[in-house]
Amino acid sequence: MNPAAPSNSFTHALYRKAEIRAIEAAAIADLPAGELMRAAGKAASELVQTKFTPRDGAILILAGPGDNGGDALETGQLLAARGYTVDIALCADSLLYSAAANLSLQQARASRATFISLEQILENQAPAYALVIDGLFGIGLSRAITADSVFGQLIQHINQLAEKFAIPILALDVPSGLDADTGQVIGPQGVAIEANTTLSFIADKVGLHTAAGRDYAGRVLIDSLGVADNHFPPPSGILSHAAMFAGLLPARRLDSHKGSYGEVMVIGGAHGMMGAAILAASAALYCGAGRVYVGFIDAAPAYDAQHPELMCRMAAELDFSKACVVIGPGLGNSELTASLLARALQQAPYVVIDADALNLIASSAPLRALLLARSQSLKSSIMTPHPLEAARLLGISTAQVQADRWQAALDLASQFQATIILKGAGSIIATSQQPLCINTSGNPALASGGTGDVLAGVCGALLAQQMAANDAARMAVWLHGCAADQLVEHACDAIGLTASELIPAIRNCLNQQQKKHSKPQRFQPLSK
Ligand SMILES: NC(=O)C1=CN([C@@H]2O[C@H](COP(=O)(O)OP(=O)(O)OC[C@H]3O[C@@H](n4cnc5c(N)ncnc54)[C@H](OP(=O)(O)O)[C@@H]3O)[C@@H](O)[C@H]2O)[C@@H](O)CC1
Ligand SMILES: Nc1ncnc2c1ncn2[C@@H]1O[C@H](COP(=O)(O)OP(=O)(O)O)[C@@H](O)[C@H]1O
Ligand SMILES: [K+]
Repeated sequence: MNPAAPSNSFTHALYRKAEIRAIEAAAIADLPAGELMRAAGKAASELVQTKFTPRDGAILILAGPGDNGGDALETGQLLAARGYTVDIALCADSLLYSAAANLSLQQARASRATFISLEQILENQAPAYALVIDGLFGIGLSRAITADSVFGQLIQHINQLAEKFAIPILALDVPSGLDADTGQVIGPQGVAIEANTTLSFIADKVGLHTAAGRDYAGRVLIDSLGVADNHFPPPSGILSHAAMFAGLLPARRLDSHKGSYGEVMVIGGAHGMMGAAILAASAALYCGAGRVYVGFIDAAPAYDAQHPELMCRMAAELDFSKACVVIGPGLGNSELTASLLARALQQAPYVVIDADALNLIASSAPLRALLLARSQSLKSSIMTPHPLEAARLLGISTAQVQADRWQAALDLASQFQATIILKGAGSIIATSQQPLCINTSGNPALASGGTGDVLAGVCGALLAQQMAANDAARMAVWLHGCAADQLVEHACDAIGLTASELIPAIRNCLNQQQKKHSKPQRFQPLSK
């Protein structure tokens, strides 16, 4: 479907349900009754008209028991008025409808739409629908839709039909069954609509972009329903996008040298895991760090044949006092590694804490204290946990982290006073002061060993080039994901991407980004 033109300036803003309710309440006070529902129906019906004509086939509309159902009925009556064949399954006790939803129901009943029963849908195995519109539940879903309930059976049936007959599903506001805050299907036995497109109302929602949210929501379009900008508070989160990174890495001055671009020291690569440190170090090199060392734990190779530029040393020999130290890739867990981490936390002006270094912090109060002391002395720290590492740091289970990734990222940022990258689908970048950021680039091709080491190296390179920690973390995750997207599109497809090939692709993305968004050169060549 074509994207709806963003209708206000909050295109990249993200809100939680409670914030959307507050915006809604403030907006309603200014508007005639039912105006928002009319606007929702108008936006949805116009979106349908950009993609389907009445001749493409019938449209099935699922209308649930709350105002999401009202939005669906409004959409249905507008489409019927424009000549579409519309079947409406009313899955609600209309006596419980709000006044606005009731009005939409009456108009739908008076329109040319046909009301059909749930049994008709469940029994009809091969419907010729061109589109299904999901208006069962929106942000008011308060408990699980279990697989064996009537709604659960309907949702599973629709998902199966859609897959079998390639019928697109347009979800109104939120795919029914998905929690708009967390991006998880509600309840352990819960089910949710698997939409191709979600047209979300008033503002974008956190849960459409992290955890399972992207799988269920498909493409997300936003319509503000005409709510005035002054009703929107500053967002508690934003979606990453290319323009955010414009100018963060200044164009290189002609009069510069390797010392101008910082020093990265990757500490890790214990016996059997040397590759992890080399991946992180190569990534730092390809992202512009002036000098890159690898400090190995057990034994240092003379050099790395593929990247002879890397300076291979024993970790204990390195002076951390002017470097950006990336500690963790292949680090292992021993007294030596704990003492190296303690030294890095005390001495290095910038640290990126990854992998085993995160586990060491999770199990050591003195190391936690050293990390906290860094924020008081204004030293930058980025932590890059995946959900299991995050769980260890917070003393909870991985399932609890994933149940509310947003909250977990916030808790980590406030407990450790560091910039957090909570990795995984829809990586979240959090600090305790600024809006959280959900990354929009990347794909499951990244789910292979070593890609996290690469990300740590990219963070290190950007920090070493003087970028603020929050900017460096956001941009590193963005570039890492863009590189994977470009490789999947142009080179290797979705399966078999390796961490090594990601590294030059990240360099390409970084340079493309710089070319596109950096200021024009001060001296343009003279034209002939
Ligand atoms: N208000 C406005 O101005 C605007 C609202 N808008 C639209 O309204 C949507 C929010 O509407 P909403 O608050 O009525 O909630 P909604 O998501 O339709 O569902 C609530 C109903 O579901 C029921 N229910 C819950 N869980 C259930 C379960 N597991 N199984 C079965 N039933 C369950 C619940 O019952 P209860 O929990 O009360 O027993 C209640 O009846 C929002 O997403 C947007 O689309 C837009 O038009 C913009 C203007
Ligand atoms: N499904 C996915 N979608 C987007 N990014 C993903 C997905 N799976 C993994 N990634 C990214 O790949 C990287 C994996 O890091 P990590 O789990 O630390 O792996 P490793 O320890 O093997 O390097 C992270 O940046 C993560 O966000
Ligand atoms: K819905």
